[in-house]
Amino acid sequence: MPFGKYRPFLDTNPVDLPDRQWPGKRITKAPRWLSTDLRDGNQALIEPMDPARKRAMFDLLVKMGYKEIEIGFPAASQTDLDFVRSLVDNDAVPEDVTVSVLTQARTDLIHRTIDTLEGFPRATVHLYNATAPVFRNVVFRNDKEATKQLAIDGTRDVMDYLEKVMDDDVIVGYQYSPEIFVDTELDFALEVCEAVMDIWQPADDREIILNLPSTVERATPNVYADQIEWMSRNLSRREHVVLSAHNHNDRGTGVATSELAMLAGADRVEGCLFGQGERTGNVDLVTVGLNLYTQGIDPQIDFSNIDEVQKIVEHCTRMETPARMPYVGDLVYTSFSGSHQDAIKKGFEARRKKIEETGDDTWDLPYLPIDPADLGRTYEAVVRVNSQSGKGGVAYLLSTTKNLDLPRRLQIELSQIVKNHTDASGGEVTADELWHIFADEYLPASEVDGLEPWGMYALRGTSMTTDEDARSHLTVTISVSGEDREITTSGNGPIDAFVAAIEQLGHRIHVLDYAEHALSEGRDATAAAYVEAEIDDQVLWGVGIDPSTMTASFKSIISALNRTRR
Ligand SMILES: CC(=O)SCCNC(=O)CCNC(=O)[C@H](O)C(C)(C)COP(=O)(O)OP(=O)(O)OC[C@H]1O[C@@H](n2cnc3c(N)ncnc32)[C@H](O)[C@@H]1OP(=O)(O)O
Ligand SMILES: CC(C)C(=O)C(=O)O
Ligand SMILES: [Mg+2]
Repeated sequence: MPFGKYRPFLDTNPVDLPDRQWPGKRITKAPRWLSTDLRDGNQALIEPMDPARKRAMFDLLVKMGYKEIEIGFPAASQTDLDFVRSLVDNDAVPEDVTVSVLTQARTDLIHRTIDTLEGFPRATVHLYNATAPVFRNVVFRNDKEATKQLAIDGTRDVMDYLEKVMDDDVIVGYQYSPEIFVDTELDFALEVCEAVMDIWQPADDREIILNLPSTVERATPNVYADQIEWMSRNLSRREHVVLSAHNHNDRGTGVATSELAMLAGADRVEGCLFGQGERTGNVDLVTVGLNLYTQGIDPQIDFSNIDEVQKIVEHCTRMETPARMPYVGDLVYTSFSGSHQDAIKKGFEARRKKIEETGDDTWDLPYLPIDPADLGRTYEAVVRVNSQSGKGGVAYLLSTTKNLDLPRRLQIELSQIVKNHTDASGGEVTADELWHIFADEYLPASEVDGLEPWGMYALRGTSMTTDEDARSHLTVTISVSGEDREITTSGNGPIDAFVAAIEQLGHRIHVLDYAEHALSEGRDATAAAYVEAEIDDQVLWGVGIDPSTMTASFKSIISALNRTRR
């Protein structure tokens, strides 16, 4: 690996800012957002969006609440131009949405671009030229002066042509981007931006957007933050400047870079949904927005149906969303590992209790930085079971899908049984499969979804009376290897009487623990009973489910008894 051919970024692009202020700052409000899905995102797709897909993307962005949307590079192609015009022709742009169009600093392209804006309520002309040394030397073969002049001339072209052709009823703003700002000498980037402002003359009601792109991300996020703070401090007319961050994600730190930029003074963030864009993408607006949300800050964007957003974006871009994509990936609210599941289960219980007792719904759940329900996700996928899972996950699934509230030691016993399955199969156990494993193990006589009934013993019928001394007198019919036996016993209570019946079958049995609860409410309620018993020197659990609590408890003892012989 010939790492020696690379240079540390700071060797060539030092930032002199020893008294930087951004590390001590906090983000307290959402920035202005610009979605560039239809431009930067679209230009990086294997198959660029067709008009219908572009329209679906535009409508989605509007619905989510984005107020600034870059809709294309209309001078680049007839498709882009037609789409821009179709938005006007179909009255698709709400009054409070500003569309933005990108152009190079070339007179013919600027004119063609501005011509497309007729009829929009609000628009921004976005002009860029490359200012970084490698572009000056290799691509444009321009010196600094000529590079600056290109930006000046382009800005003047925009103003002159707007003056000439644009109706007063279109509110047109201006955005300038020095391309690969991060690679450009800071004092030169400042010089070009100042020269552009000298032409545009920002003032009250005449802002200028200065967009400083990390076109290619090449350093740690703190370096970009220093660059932004340096620009923010040194720009003149700062109160009329909207300082905008445009971050790509080459080092995988686009989100962090945008966030630190906000600390450092950026007023506005450009990016794409789920980080579409050239190479590793533009910064992901969903992650940046929801990161704010989880700090109690209103992102001003509606993420409440994240699955719908994902579906539309996937349709438009023909790109898949990775399963671990923050906030939206299939697995991002899922825990497989035992200790995580245990903590989440306890967390949900504690949360329910806290809300019931105090009404306080502050989110504080282990391993879940956000409530999936806020994004329209259900809790169903929060816990999934595989060989890494423990009792917590198994118990959570049975509780959420079947209302079964298993006692702790039963959870431990069942979890070992499930582990035997997952170790053998190597894969995940779905909630349905888990129910089958549970039912096959503990409810042998039940008619659960085609499971083969098994077990030497089965409860056929019971009849019980209680005398004036509160003693229970029980007549019970138990099938033993297919043959019914009627036994009559008595005890201090129904369970005691039933244990005595089991002893008549020749077993030693001692009940160690017992629990029961209703599975449902109302007249047709069902009960679940759990018994831990020592039977013929084995200690194990049994489970019974029945509309009658008493029968459920008898069935639980039969379940444990059968399990001793399996
Ligand atoms: C970082 C970004 O995302 S920037 C946006 C990039 N997106 C796109 O380029 C998509 C759309 N672009 C296009 O379709 C085409 O590039 C067009 C239609 C705009 C221009 O096409 P062409 O006229 O054929 O030029 P081409 O694409 O080869 O561009 C290179 C020329 O433009 C010049 N150029 C490049 N950028 C700029 C700029 N911002 N301002 C002025 N001139 C520029 C180059 O110096 C080069 O000039 P040269 O031919 O004299 O050497
Ligand atoms: C056109 C500019 C803003 C751009 O997309 C970039 O530099 O990444
Ligand atoms: Mg870009």
